[in-house]
Amino acid sequence: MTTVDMNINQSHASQRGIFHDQTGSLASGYNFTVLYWFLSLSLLGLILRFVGKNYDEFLPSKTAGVTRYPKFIQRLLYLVWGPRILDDAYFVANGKSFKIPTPGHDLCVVSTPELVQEIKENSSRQLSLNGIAKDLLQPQFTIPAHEWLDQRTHSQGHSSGYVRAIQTLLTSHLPQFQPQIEKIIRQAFEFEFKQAGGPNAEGWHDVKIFGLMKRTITKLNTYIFFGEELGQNPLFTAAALDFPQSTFIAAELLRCLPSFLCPLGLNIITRNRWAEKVMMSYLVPIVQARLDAGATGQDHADVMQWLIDSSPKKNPWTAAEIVGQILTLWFAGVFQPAIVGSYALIDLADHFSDGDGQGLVDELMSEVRNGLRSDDGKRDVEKLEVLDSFLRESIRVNNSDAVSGRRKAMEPFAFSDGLEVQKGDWVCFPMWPMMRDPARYEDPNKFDGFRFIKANQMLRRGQNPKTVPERTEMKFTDAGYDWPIWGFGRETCPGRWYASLVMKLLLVHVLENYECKMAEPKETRSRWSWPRYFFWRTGVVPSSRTVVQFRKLQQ
Ligand code: HEM
Repeated sequence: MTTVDMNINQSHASQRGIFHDQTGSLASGYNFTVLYWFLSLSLLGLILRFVGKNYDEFLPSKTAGVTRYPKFIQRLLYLVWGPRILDDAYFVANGKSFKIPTPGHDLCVVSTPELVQEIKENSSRQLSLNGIAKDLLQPQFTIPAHEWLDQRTHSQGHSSGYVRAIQTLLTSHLPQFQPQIEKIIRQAFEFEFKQAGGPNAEGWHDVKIFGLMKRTITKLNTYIFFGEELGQNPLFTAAALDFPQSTFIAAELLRCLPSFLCPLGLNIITRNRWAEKVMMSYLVPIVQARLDAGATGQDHADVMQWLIDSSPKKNPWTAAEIVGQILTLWFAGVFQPAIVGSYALIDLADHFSDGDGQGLVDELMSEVRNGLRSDDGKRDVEKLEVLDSFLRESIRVNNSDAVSGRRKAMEPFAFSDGLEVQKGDWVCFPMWPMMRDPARYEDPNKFDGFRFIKANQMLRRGQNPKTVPERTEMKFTDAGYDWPIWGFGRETCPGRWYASLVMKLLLVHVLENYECKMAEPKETRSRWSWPRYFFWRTGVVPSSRTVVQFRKLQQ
């Protein structure tokens, strides 16, 4: 990139409210567009709270459901109450399939193992995950460098290439990456604490947790995807943080605009596609240089190289097409871990400040202290069973998305129970209500960090626990009907081992070094307190205002 380009981009970065310290770390990833949307949605939420006193009261009773309202109201309500509407409809349907009207299409919800099997068997042909991603991200406008197919075609290298890059190659390199991941987490926390203004008189650092997680995950993913050098580049990392959020917001707008207005809408929201252009301007020359040099995985161990290696031999992709693929993958890897990590730290902080939770915190701390290390001194976090159980319970209680296994019907489809899905409708599995279903989880509204470890111990002894639905031992990275957070079948998340390592190392870092508590603990919260999360469609997004306090432990 030329100096002039750099200057233009740097000035864009500062216009967008992205600042860096001397070491080039990210300080604040928020831009005004994101702020505007957050404020508007928060305002809408606040108005509705006043109208209806609180979320649950505003919605009619469980049995009546929102089906009382005209369909267009139901479609609008889905935008801001998706999970609650799903919850309501799930309990009314009592195990049967059902549909929820949403803007643009119906959500067809199936919940039995047999019907989930039908999703798996018909994925790619009639029911497509790519179709969902195309609806969500509007890539024809937002990531034009990469041609998105409606269905997965393994022969052309699309999709299967990135699954191999993430599932096989990234996972097999995790032991090698672990020390650097630990270092990045340590430095990211130190940096965030400094940015937040240092400790108060009692030694507590106040940090907005969702922002911290988004920036930390961006730094980690930049290292994993592109190697160390770009991870140190402030402009690139600012763009890498901005790209998923501004594109996601733009795509939401594009879904409502007539197509002739889309380019204009996109340019306004993404400021002339600033983040995408910055990322492309750095990545295309690097990819081109690697292609020219015939570089392989022996030369560079990073996701970018593994994607280059998976380019089809016949009609290989251009550098720009490969970068388009990388940007697509970038989406998948940032949001979910940032949300899951935020909820896990909030749950940890809640337990630190809660007398009953202290037992769990003590167990976690002692497990981490005595944690197994391999011969080369590396901690084997996958062997920390209490930590695994805690993380699973945190996800059970706070799903980042209320549904799993989403597929778009590329043609009309009928499930064997008679549920008819029209072309363009989405099908999905009701993860949020099923994880709160008392028929599946005993005392489902109670956060029990030991729930899954106790269940595994019982199953090992040949007993059937009532506290969980599974009948074989499971851990965080397992996938299936009883643990649907990673999706189903061939589309099951390929990044789950990397995500698990990162989540667990983050928690280990906190448990080893800090005590933490919520700035506004549960007991002091009232119905007027700012919600800790908000809904957008089926997403359950942590509020960017939620503050967790950390204090260095005396060693
Ligand atoms: C806690 C974090 C994460 C969660 C909860 C999660 C969850 C999911 C889910 C539910 C799906 C859809 C599966 C389906 O519909 O059947 C998915 C797909 C995917 N995830 Fe993740 N994910 C996480 C982290 C990651 C990370 C870190 C990466 C990459 C580094 C990643 C890469 C992908 C990719 C590439 C797909 C699409 C797979 C395909 O098209 O076959 N995920 N993930």
